[in-house]
Amino acid sequence: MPASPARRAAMEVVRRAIEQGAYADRALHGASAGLDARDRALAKRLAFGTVQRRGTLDWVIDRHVQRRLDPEVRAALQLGLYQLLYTEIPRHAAVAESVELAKPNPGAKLVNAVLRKVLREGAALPGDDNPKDAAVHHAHPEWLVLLWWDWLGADETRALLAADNEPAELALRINPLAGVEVDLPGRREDDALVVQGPIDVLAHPLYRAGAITPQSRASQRVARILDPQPGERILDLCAAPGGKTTHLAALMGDRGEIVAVERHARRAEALRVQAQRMHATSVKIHVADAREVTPQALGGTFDRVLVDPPCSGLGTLSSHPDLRWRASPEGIEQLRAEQEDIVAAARGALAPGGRLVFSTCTLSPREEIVGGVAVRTLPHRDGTDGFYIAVDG
Ligand SMILES: C[S@@+](CC[C@H](N)C(=O)[O-])C[C@H]1O[C@@H](n2cnc3c(N)ncnc32)[C@H](O)[C@@H]1O
Repeated sequence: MPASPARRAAMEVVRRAIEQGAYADRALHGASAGLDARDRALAKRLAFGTVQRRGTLDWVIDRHVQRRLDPEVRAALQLGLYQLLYTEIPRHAAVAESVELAKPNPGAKLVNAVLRKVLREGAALPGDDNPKDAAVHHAHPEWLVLLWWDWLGADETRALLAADNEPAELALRINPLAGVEVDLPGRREDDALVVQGPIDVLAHPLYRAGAITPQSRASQRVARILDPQPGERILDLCAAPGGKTTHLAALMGDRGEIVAVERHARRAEALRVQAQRMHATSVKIHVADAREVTPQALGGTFDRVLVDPPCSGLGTLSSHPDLRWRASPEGIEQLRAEQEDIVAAARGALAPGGRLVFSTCTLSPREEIVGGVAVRTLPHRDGTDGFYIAVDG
């Protein structure tokens, strides 16, 4: 019996993400073309879970196998172990399908032997009493656990690590500019609706009408903290795909001017499409490097400036399964340098007495480069993405 199409797709995603460093969501897009909705959902669950837990899965594999493994054998073992350790999928199917995935490689026998041994004896994972063990237990890189342990303390870190492995809540932002009533079931909080039950947001008529858009509750706090007023001139540096830009437009009743700067032309196009869908006609898109913008080039100074620069994204690990393995201390330093340059340009574009807000979707002290009044959200405490939002000055 060959492996099921969903598991073959999951295997392709796992291999592309782990061996080639591909983004899991993009790899899934290609691998799941042609699958029906149920199989696509299963492929996603298995692939994303396996990529997210790979540190723990490799720890288990290394305890059972001393020799080098061919990539397809390791991937089949990772997928099988993920199912055995973290899902309710019937054990027999998890083992048999993983063995099929490894074939015709002779290592398929090893996959069978290791999975059966773990089934009999369990995985004996370490606890989370110290950073090294916690990194294995909660499947995070050790450097990141050490960083959080020093910064937030042991208890907060353990709770955060656990929250990163739970599914993220689905929050929508309701857009009054669409003038359409939104009657979806869920919990309201300001403009946010935390949805109950499954919903295919991007295929929903309310999405097409621009009445809803997915945006985490933490992300929705940013535009409110900038507090734009109707008729003002607002500068949004690093704007695509426009979640916050279109929120600013909504808070201003689409009256005034929002100059939205984005460096990458393709992302700027996504921003244009989003602004149009969300009825935000006050948005003017400017393709440029935010580090180099000047008030002269942008028609004068601004009442308020939002800086939402590229960051390490460590507040969003539950919805980005591969991000924790992609991030690095060196990458954080590079991001910090770019953030500092963007903030300097932002300060130069702000009118006297204006308000500058800096936000990142990360939990990383080196990226908190603006002080002042600040809000930090934590996934385990607030049930939403981890964000840092600060008012400059
Ligand atoms: C964190 S995302 C912004 C998210 C956006 N504000 C939203 O709410 O949807 C950062 C964006 O900045 C863009 N970017 C990165 N470096 C930039 C630069 N130097 N100048 C302008 N845009 C930049 C990236 O392409 C990306 O679209």
